[in-house]
Order: sequence, then C-alpha cells, then structure tokens
Amino acid sequence: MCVQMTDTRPPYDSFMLVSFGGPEGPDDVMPFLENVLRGKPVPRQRMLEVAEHYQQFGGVSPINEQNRQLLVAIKDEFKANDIELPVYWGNRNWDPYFADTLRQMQADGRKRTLAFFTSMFSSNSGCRQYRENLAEACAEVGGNAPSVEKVRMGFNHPLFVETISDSVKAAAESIGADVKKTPVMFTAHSIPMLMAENSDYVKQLMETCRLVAEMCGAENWSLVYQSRSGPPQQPWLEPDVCDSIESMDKASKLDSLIIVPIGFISDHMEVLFDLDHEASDVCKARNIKMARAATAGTAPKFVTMIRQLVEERLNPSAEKPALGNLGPWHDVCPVDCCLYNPPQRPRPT
Ligand SMILES: C=CC1=C(C)c2cc3[nH]c(cc4nc(cc5[nH]c(cc1n2)c(C)c5CCC(=O)O)C(CCC(=O)O)=C4C)c(C)c3C=C
Ligand SMILES: [Fe+2]
Ligand SMILES: [Fe+2]
Repeated sequence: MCVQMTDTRPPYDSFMLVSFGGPEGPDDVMPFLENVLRGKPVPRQRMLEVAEHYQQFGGVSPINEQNRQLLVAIKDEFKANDIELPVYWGNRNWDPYFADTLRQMQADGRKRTLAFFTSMFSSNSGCRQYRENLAEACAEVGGNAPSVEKVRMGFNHPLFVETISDSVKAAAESIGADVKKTPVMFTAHSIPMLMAENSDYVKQLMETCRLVAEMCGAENWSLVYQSRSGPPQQPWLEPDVCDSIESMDKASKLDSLIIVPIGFISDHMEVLFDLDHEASDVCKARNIKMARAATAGTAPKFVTMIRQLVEERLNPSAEKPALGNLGPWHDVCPVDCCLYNPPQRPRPT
C-alpha cells in the first residue's frame, strides 16, 4: 500500500542572504576576528597579521557593502520575476547577526525562509557551520523563530560557470593575453586537510574550474589555495598561490598570468590583500603581467542564478540546471554533511 504523506509545513514566506560579515571600522577588527576564530586552533600571531591587513584598509572589510549591493540586486530580480518573498540579511561574524535577523523576521510573522549562503562550495565553514550557527540562533530567539532552509550549492550552476568564464575572458582582454594559452590560476580559501577530507570542497572546486576553463577555452589551468591560517604543524590544502607563481615561473618563464578567485563570490579582504597585493607583488618582482578576474559580486547572471535556485525550491517540478558530471547538489544536507572535528590541542599561551 502506498501512503501519501502530506507536507504540513507552512509555505516559504521569505528569503535570507546568509553571509560572513566583516568589520566596518578599526575598532571592529579584533572583535570580528575573535568571532571568526572562536574554537579554531589558529595561532594568535596569524590573527594579528590578518588584523593588520584589515587595518591597512581603515579596518573596513568590503564584504558588508558588497552584500548590501547584492541585496538590492536580489530584490530587483525578485520583483522583475514576480517572486514576492521579502528579503533579509544575516551574518555569522558581524552585525546584522543571525539572531537579530531572525528576531526581526519573527516580529514580521515569518515562519519559513529560504537561505542563500555566500559560499559556492561545501565545507564545514561554508555549509555545516552556517547551518549550526543558524540553528543556535533559532534556539536563542525561541520557539516560533522561522525555520531556515538553504538552497543547493550553486558551484556547477550554468550561470555561475558563465559568470566566472566571462570574468576570465575580460581579465585576459585587459592585459591583451590569449585566454587559450595564458596560464589561468584558480584560487580558493585553504582549509585544513582534515576538513577537506570530510567534505566535497576540492571535488566541487575542481569541477567548477574544469567547467569554467572549458567554457572560456583556457587550456592551461590549475587550482591553488590562499589565506591559510593554521598552525605550521597542521596540514592545510596546498599549493599556496604565491609559491605556485614562483615555481611555475622558475620552471618556465611566465609572460602573463590570470588569477581567478573562484572560491570567493565577492572582492573582500582576502581577495584584495592576498591576491591584489601579495600575489600581484610576486608577479611584479618577476615581471609577469597579471590580471585578476572579477568575482561574481552583483553580475546579472549570478543574481539570476540566485533567483533560479530560489524558484526551483518554490516550484519543486522546476528544472534544476547543472553542468558537468556531479549533477544538481542536494537541497537538504545529509546528517553527516561537512562534519569537522579537529583534534583538540592546548592553545599556545
Ligand atoms: C578552518 C578554516 C578556516 C579558518 C581558520 C579561516 C580563517 C579566516 N577566514 C577569514 C575570512 C574569510 N573567510 C572566508 C571564507 C572561508 N573561510 C574558510 C575557512 C577558514 N577561514 C572557508 C572554507 C571559506 C569559504 C566558505 C565560507 O565560509 O564562506 C571569507 C568569505 C566569506 C564570504 O561570504 O564570501 C572571508 C571574508 C578570516 C579573516 C580568517 C581569520 C584569520
Ligand atoms: Fe576564512
Ligand atoms: Fe554540507
């Protein structure tokens, strides 16, 4: 006998942009970094080093302003496509914090929200930690806080791949390079090996890089990592972007190089400092013409992708576009998705 289950949940009634947050002035930098690194075995020296990067930009991370612009673009996109979901924004590490946003949503009578996380790839940091922090915030807000459900990871969505492919072509053009022949170095945030092994981070990144390279015709590409923050004895994903530039150039003199921050959706501090400053200095010292491809930001195709990811959840019979070999990623994470339990070590004093 087949038993038809009825979905008794309320319909989706809102949208939430779920992001990282960033400091908005010099006094915010240390409390922000304390939030980011709570429970993570990152040496204090590295924390102070990163604080200095932020202070060089007046203590202001561009991420919040970029998210404000993205929110405007999403609202316009929803309006133009008759999606009547009010749009909210909450961050893990800075104002507006998840709990404050959920409290506002509760006051507005919202019961069930669809969330887009500003991470295109599955990892503990980009998936599970967001979900756990949202669940903690819901518990803090109380019984009738809205439930939050994330849309699927969009790493292989055709419109994400197109957005980055367009950026790579524009970057090549900006230095008069032939995208087919010029080395294209995709970069993503390094994470501990143990975290990587418990997620599909590298598999998804490799797939997106392959798809972007195929779409824009880049024949010489690699995936490297940046922004490592772990203690020296803990293995993190390698190679590092600056080391890679040096070793590639030593192996065979580079004329031009295109760097593509595939792991980040906007031009925040890790892109401005680690690529536009550090990697760019390595290239200048070696006389390599470097172009850094733009991140997705508010590119119209990227904003349309966010709208389509929402639409496919509002209408479960809608098509779920995905390029390549991995298929559309899951809507609902399995229980063990992106687990990470690092070995506990005493904190250095
Ligand atoms: C254990 C892993 C990580 C540590 C430690 C870490 C430190 C760290 N990160 C930032 C700033 C940013 N990180 C961002 C993204 C990001 N970070 C990690 C992992 C660690 N970071 C991952 C896997 C990712 C990608 C997924 C995600 O969470 O978004 C971002 C971008 C966020 C965005 O929404 O675009 C920033 C900014 C600092 C300052 C820091 C401490 C030294
Ligand atoms: Fe990070
Ligand atoms: Fe996950």
